[in-house]
Amino acid sequence: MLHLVGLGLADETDITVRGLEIVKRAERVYLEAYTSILLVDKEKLEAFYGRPVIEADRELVETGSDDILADGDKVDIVFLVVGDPFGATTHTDLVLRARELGIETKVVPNASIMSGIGCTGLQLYNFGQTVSMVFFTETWKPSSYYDRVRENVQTGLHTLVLLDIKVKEQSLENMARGRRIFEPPRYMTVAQCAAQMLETEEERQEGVYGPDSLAVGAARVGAANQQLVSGTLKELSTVEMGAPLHSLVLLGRRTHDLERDYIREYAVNKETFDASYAKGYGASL
Ligand SMILES: C[S@@+](CC[C@H](N)C(=O)[O-])C[C@H]1O[C@@H](n2cnc3c(N)ncnc32)[C@H](O)[C@@H]1O
Repeated sequence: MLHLVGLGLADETDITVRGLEIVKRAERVYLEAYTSILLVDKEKLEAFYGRPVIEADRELVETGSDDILADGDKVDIVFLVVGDPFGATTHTDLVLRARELGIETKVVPNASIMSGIGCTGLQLYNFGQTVSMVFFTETWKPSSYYDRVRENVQTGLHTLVLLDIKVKEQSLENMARGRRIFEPPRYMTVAQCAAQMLETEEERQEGVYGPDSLAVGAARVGAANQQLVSGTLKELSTVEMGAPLHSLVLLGRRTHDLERDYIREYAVNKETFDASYAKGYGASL
């Protein structure tokens, strides 16, 4: 059987009791290591589980899934996913492949960034579509996320922006020369995301949001050193929030008073927060 087990958001102890029992008795345990990261090393997981864990990069999952699923009709295989197995990145392709091979599948859910973001004080009911922000390059600045942000803004809803993670990336030169040398991993910060959002607005000039629009930065959600910061996009574009992972929420205009009070507590600057808020946010909109 293939078990997709969610690991939650912070460290090795966030796995559920049910998930841990399955991990302990499974034949092989894989850790999905390219769409999110746990805030602790793989070695810590292995020590806590008392058994080895095989890291599964994108290549292995997308092109070598038959290796992962080998003998899955006879033995238990675990595929660990940081967060929830179906939160943001779904692993439906692996489940479908297992079904094709006649392998039964089960899922052990856990907290996802899609639910953990409630720690900001923003109500999950008031979120619209989630979007992803990728690292811009000199020549590639994709802005398809902007159209979905517009739809959320038009209905007054918050937008959760998930930020790019680059692991096992190769430089063009190394790729051209067929060298398997990887760049150090990169994780987008709240500041980089806010700056790129403003760059897109400059480019598109459609007034979906602007430098005075309010947003919330969330770093290391669920961990002991979780950090939350609210402020204008301009303020957040220079904020320093430390180690990964980071997410950003663009505040919807139809904000409840309780949401306002909660996020104002951790504003970079309460005066600029109040001034921006007064310009166009509130429950009556
Ligand atoms: C593909 S999504 C996460 C999918 C994961 N399966 C889940 O359910 O949470 C990865 C992105 O979510 C955000 N994220 C995940 N965990 C986070 C955390 N603990 N704190 C802040 N952001 C986080 C980051 O923007 C990260 O790049």
